[in-house]
Amino acid sequence: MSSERVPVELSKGVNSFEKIILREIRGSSAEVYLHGGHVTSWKNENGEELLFVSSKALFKPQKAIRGGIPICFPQFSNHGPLEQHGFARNRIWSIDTDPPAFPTNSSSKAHIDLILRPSEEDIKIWPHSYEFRLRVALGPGGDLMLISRIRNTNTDGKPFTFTFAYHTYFSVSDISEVRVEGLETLDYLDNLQNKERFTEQGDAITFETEVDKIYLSTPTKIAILDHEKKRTFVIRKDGLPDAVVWNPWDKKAKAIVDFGDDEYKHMLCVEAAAIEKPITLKPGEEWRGRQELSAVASSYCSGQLDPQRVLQGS
Ligand SMILES: O=P(O)(O)OC[C@H]1O[C@H](O)[C@H](O)[C@@H](O)[C@@H]1O
Repeated sequence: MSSERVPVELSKGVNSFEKIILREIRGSSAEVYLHGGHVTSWKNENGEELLFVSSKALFKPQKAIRGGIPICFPQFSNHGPLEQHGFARNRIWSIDTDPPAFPTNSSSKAHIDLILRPSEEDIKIWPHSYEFRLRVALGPGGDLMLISRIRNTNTDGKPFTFTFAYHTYFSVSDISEVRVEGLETLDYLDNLQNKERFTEQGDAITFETEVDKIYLSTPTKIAILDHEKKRTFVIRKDGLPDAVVWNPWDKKAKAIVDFGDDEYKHMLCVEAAAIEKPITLKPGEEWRGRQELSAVASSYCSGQLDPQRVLQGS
C-alpha cells in the first residue's frame, strides 16, 4: 500500500522515538514527535525543508530537540524559577483521540491532536494540574498551523500563571541575506543586556551579530524575507502578543553542544510568544495561542518589495 496519500501516519523517528507524519494531497508534509509535541519537519510541495534542525540535535529523553518548533511552557527562557523554557518541550505527549471541538472546523484532513498532562514528578516541580492540547495541521496550500489550548484543571481552586513560546527555527539560506519585517519601531527587551527595554529603529531587521530580543506587543503578522532563496515566510499569530528573535551567531554557537559551529548561518528563530504579560488561568479557564506559518516565493531584490504589501496582503 502506498503511504503517499495517507494524511496522518504514525511512524518511528530518530532513536525509535514515535512521530506522526502529516501529508497534504499536493505534496507538502510535516512531522511531529510525541517527545515534546515537537514539530521537526515542515516541507513544501516540492519537498523542500522549511524548518532548521541541527545536524547535532539529540533525540534523548529529558532533552529538547535542537531545531523545529520546541514548545516553551510553562516558562519562557529563564523568566522564572523553572528549568530553561519549562518542561513541556522534553516530556512525552500523547495522541488526543477525542479532542473538544474547535469553533471553526479545519478543512484539513492532515492534522493531529496531542495532549500533555502533568505527571506526579511534574507536579512536584510546578504544583498545578492542566490539560495542554496541541493541534498541528497542514492547510491545503501547505501552511502549517499550531493551536495550543491550555486549561487549568486544578481542583484546589488555585489559579496558575505561565509564559509561552513557539520557538520556531526557520531554515534560511544565509543569515546575512535575511531581513525581518513587522517589528520596526517596536519596543523590545534585550536578553543580551539584562532584559533592558529599548526601541527598535525604523528599518527592517537584518543580522550581523548575535541577537536575542523579545519584541513586545507586535503586529499579528511578521515576515522573514530570504533574499537568496527568494522565499518569504509569513508568521500569523493569535493570543501571542510578543515575538522573540534569536540567532546565537558564531561564538555562542560553539558553546551549544547540540548545535554545529556554522549552523547559525542557516537558521533564524522568530518565536510567537506571550512573555511580557504572563497568562493567568483560574480553574476551568482555557487559553488559546495560535501560530500559522506560510512560505511563499518572493522575487525580492533590494528596495523592490514593499514591506506593507507582504504584511497587509492576505
Ligand atoms: O538553548 P535553548 O534552551 O533551547 O534556548 C535557546 C534560546 O531560546 C530563546 O530564543 C532565548 O531567548 C535565548 O536566550 C536562548 O538562548
